[in-house]
Amino acid sequence: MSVIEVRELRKSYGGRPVVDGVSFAVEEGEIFGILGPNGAGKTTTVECVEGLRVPDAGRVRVAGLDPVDDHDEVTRILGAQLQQSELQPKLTVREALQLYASFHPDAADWRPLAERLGLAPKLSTRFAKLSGGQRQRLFIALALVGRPRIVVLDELTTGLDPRARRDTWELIEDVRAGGVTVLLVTHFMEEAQRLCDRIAVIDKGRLAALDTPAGLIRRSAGATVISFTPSAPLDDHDLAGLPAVASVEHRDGRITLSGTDETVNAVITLLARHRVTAHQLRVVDATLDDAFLDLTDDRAGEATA
Ligand SMILES: Nc1ncnc2c1ncn2[C@@H]1O[C@H](COP(=O)(O)OP(=O)(O)OP(=O)(O)O)[C@@H](O)[C@H]1O
Repeated sequence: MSVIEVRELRKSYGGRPVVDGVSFAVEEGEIFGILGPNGAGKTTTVECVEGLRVPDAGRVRVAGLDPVDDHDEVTRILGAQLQQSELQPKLTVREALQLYASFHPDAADWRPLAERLGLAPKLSTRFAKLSGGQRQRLFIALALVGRPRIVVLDELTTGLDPRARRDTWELIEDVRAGGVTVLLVTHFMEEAQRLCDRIAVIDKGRLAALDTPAGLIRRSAGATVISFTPSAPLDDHDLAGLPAVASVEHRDGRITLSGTDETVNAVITLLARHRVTAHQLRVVDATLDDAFLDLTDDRAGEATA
């Protein structure tokens, strides 16, 4: 069942469309990623889901509710990561957790949450004295303390060191294992690949692709790169005619082909047929990074960020 539904969402600022007809549906219990270049419209999209922005057109539903008209109800079931400016500088970590827990009738015990996020030694520290990474972890704790049915995390691990990032990923996996649906905006491909069941790639306010991480990688032109130095020359015509081959390059006696798994098998068969040995044979799979660059149009979005 879809727990978040976004259909033909549109939002402009000063006449400039920044979300331009985006549609997707998030199923209950999945980790759904939103990926895109700077300024692509990701935050605007999730803020419409949270009811923080009013769409110009289109339909947004969260558990069947309208995030603007039914804002109070949506706030009860949806936990959102805060922006830094939204906390009082003098509030301690403990006070912030207690305060946010008090907003919810069925709040989680914030102590294990603080422990899990490495905040236990910082409970008496004022918000103003926290490092960027500590603030980030506090925002994640505050998003989760109300035991939400859905949690929206925008730039979940930005500013965290690699250990804290990995701990946070484990926490998010645990949260999902408890049945919570996670909507995750991220710039980190490793994070998206590791955590997300499906990813919507947004570019210039439009949906460029929606697929599983593996599906997005498969769409990448030349998803697999095969390179080797043949013991004897191979006919270029034979190479270019291999199944699913996207490109063939010769450099310094070395051949580099891009294609798919099917191409790898065909290269091996071709080599065997011609009794040619492949020296230093390397096969490298495309990553989500490659798929992202293929799917998003150059750096144009960045210029407007
Ligand atoms: N309140 C606003 N008024 C005018 N323009 C805005 C406003 N909020 C966002 N924008 C612009 O809308 C565009 C999309 O912004 P948005 O924050 O949704 O993108 P994003 O994909 O989340 O980007 P990033 O990855 O950099 O956070 C950007 O060009 C941004 O400058």
